[in-house]
Amino acid sequence: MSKQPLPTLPMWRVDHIEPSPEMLALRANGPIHRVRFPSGHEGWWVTGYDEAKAALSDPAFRPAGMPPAAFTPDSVILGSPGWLVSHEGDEHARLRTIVAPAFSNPRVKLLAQQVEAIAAQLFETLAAQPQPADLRRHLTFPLPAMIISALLGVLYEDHAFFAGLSDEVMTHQHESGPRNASRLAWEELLAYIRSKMRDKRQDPGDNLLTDLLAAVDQGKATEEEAIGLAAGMLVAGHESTVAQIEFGLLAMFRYPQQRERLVGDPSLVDKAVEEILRMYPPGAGWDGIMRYPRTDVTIAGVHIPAESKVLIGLPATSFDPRHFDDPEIFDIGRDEKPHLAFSSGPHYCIGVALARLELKVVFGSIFQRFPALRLAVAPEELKLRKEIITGGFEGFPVLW
Ligand code: HEM
Repeated sequence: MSKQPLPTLPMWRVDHIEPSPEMLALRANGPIHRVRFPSGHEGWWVTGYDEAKAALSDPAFRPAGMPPAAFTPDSVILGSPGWLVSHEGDEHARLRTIVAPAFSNPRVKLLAQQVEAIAAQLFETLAAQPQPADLRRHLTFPLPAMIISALLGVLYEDHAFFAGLSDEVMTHQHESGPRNASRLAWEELLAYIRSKMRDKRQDPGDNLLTDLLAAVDQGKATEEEAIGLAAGMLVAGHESTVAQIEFGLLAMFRYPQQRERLVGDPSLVDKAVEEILRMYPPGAGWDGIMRYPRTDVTIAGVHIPAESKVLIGLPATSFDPRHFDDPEIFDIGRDEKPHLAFSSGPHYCIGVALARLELKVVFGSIFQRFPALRLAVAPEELKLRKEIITGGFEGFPVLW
């Protein structure tokens, strides 16, 4: 009897952002599936909401940056000392506590005016451009990059330098190709942060690099950990949000009735942002976050041996009808139920308040400022950044 070939990841979204029909069909078959990963390894893919949430909080699983010796993570950042997903337990808590205050709800609330002012300034610069203009260049990239640069205490003017390195670091590495370019980029980013952190001895100020320097001086982190933590923040702090703004805008262009609803009732913005995160999370060819059980575990009755690859399918869980009603419908007024776009458990996204703030500022004001905002090309002409884990587009030409 011939064996059925295993479903293979990635399951690319269609029309850039819409859920893959293969993924939807497989998900409908149950909450966990045996699959083949892009690395060629076999393992499991968890697509059920409850099952994914439970696994994310289960200490039996090691995080994405702590693979067993047989595997290599999908990007060079995973596994680097200091990057939070490379640590677990007390060590993870120790490092996370150093940076958590800067991203807490009250601290992020204080940034609201600054984010609004930066967005307003970027809108005016865009308005002064000849049409069509590239929204990536004028808004989606600079907004998150300016904010994270200010928080860290590095100059936004350095972004041309660190953006290229960050792209290289976030390139899919499915254990197949050479990693040298990614590794070198990560080393260069670490060297950049090291020199900026040194500058803070002379010119401290109120920023994360100064906090990290203090943590090193107080023995709470090694210098290597502090540098890894800061470099990771720089990468994580803008890559996902840039892509999320672009994917959300494309969704709004594709569903004009939803856009009109938002324009007609701006109080819907909070729900709209959650719906964008649920249905169109960042990621190109990205099917979830990896976990590695240290012991044998059972998920939905399926036995999984220790040291296997288990991909927690965050995007797929958004289509679980046991959790969301009519999950395949994009509805910005949907009764909010928590989604897993920011993960769950100890590695829950630390930048969640900041990301939400940036998304709310953009989606709460862009269609008011540019009522006729539209793509200047057919959507299929947009070039998806397929090789970058977080996705987004090469450019986002618009008219207004
Ligand atoms: C729409 C934007 C964003 C999305 C969808 C997102 C998503 C995620 C997800 C899914 C994880 C979990 C990784 C895992 O469990 O293995 C995560 C972790 C993380 N995110 Fe975000 N993120 C976003 C924005 C940000 C921002 C603005 C920052 C700012 C610094 C940030 C910093 C981090 C960090 C440091 C972690 C690791 C936390 C830990 O391991 O304790 N993210 N993010």
